[in-house]
Amino acid sequence: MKTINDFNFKDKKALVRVDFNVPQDDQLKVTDNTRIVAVKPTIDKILKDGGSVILMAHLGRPKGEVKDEFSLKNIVGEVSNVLGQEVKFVEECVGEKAVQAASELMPGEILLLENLRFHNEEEKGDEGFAEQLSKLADAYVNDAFGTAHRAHASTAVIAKFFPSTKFFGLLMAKELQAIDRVLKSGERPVTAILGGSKVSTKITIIENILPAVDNLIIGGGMAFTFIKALGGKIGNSLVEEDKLPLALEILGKAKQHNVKVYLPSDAIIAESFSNDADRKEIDIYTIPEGWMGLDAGPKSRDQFNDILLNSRTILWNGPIGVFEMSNFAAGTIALGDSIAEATRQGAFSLVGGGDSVAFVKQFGYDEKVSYVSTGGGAMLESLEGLELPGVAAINK
Ligand SMILES: Nc1ncnc2c1ncn2[C@@H]1O[C@H](COP(=O)(O)OP(=O)(O)OP(=O)(O)O)[C@@H](O)[C@H]1O
Ligand SMILES: O=C(O)[C@H](O)COP(=O)(O)O
Repeated sequence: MKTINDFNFKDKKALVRVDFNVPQDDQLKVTDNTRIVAVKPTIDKILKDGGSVILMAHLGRPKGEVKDEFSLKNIVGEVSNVLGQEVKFVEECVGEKAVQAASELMPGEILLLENLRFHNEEEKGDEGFAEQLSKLADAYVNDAFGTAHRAHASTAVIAKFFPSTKFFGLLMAKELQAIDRVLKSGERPVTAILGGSKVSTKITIIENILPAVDNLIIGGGMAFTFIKALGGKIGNSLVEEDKLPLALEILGKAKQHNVKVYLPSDAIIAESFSNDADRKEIDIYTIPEGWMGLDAGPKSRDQFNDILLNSRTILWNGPIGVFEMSNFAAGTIALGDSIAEATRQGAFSLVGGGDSVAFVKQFGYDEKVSYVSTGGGAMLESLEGLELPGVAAINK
């Protein structure tokens, strides 16, 4: 594996792809800076060599449009705090302004480019866009493990413009080693817990990780597409209607693979998506119209606890309730307790994802699990055992 330790960056400009897709509050303040802290060793090494760093990243899913709430200028203050020096910001990632800002950068300085996803070309993996980005620097470093499963211009395409100066960052190397350990020596039974809200992008992953797991707990926003597919009434809960057939297909495939799937049996429901909304406990298959499931109920928590205490390897991505609102955090807290106890009893536990890590840190579980990964979807896709596009591009 070719890492930044194999190169001296003296007087070189390094274009470093990072995953700064961090959770923010209503005022856009960063609520968990784990993904920023995690790339500091890579940046420090380049600067210590006498090089300069140009950071490129995405934030949210602006879908090719310039939207203020997704601007990276909102997080540049936090990036400066974490890195311990001023980080310059340029409101473009390609074009004249970006070229000028990059060319003025001196050794020891750091520049953050505007959100790559303000350009459709990023997610399309456009070669011309990747080439424009590549012109900004002498070397390319990929330290964005959390985005390594996306075949985008800045992750999978740009590397070809740096045939002899493309490297893995130190975070990427560490994350890949952790995944490798699970793949090679993960003890069974293996239990994966999949929650969160990115139903459409993660539901397809479930199918692919079936060969690697014995138990699958599906919770959070992800569960309702399955409950509805099974004929349940889910009221106004989060659902992806077009994924209902796929949900049934996955349940069938799980049976073929001898994977036991556990869905929540009860839910805490609310009349609106608000902490102060009226709420009650209910059988998850009988949610009335106008109500939505925002947390796992007590029966589900107990059931998940039993499964986890009987697991030797635990992989977790996605909160099983809207933990950001205190009235809907109990299910995810109970899950955290169960994983912590299983770990104390000798299981290996791996937790990953932007919001999942924010939860784990906020409630103090980071010291009680075996490994905290900065990748959510990326961690899950790695478990399929295939090389992620962002990894393959450097290894080529
Ligand atoms: N029942 C639910 N309805 C709606 N949203 C939910 C529900 N349960 C959990 N969530 C939300 O899911 C969000 C996290 O989902 P997500 O899939 O993005 O996980 P993640 O850990 O950030 O992983 P990644 O890094 O891949 O994004 C949380 O902010 C939480 O509020
Ligand atoms: O948070 C993540 O999982 C990564 O930053 C990727 O984001 P995406 O799911 O919007 O591609």
